[in-house]
Amino acid sequence: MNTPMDTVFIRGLEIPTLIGVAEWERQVEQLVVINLELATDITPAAAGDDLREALDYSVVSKRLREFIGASTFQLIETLAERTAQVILDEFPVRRLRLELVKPRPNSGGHTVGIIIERGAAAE
Ligand SMILES: Nc1nc2c(c(=O)[nH]1)N=C([C@H](O)[C@@H](O)CO)CN2
Repeated sequence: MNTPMDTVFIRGLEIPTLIGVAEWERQVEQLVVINLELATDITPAAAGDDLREALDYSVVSKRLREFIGASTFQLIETLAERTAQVILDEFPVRRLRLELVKPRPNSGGHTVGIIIERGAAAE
């Protein structure tokens, strides 16, 4: 039987970071919001009811805060791509879908963002 492809997700993770092209954006941090779906096999964790066997969303969130919080990219494309690579390199994740939202509170309320999918193709 194929290994199951399950999903651990993180939604609405707000992280302050330096992001943007405009001069003012190089001076002040803005919040970005991360929504992340991580394809993994949850059956070992479920079988033993054991966090050590799980893809720990707290550890992933902490790593996201660390990486994104310290980043200074201009484009949300670059930030999304590099963030996806960190997750795939450091965690047992086969595939991910990353949504990165830049709320832009002074723009009349509309948000902008990017969605990428990276990793092994779905079976
Ligand atoms: N596709 C993108 N378009 C734009 C980006 C971006 O990162 N990706 N960034 C900007 C500016 O930073 C804008 O938010 C403020 O001038 C514009 N378009």
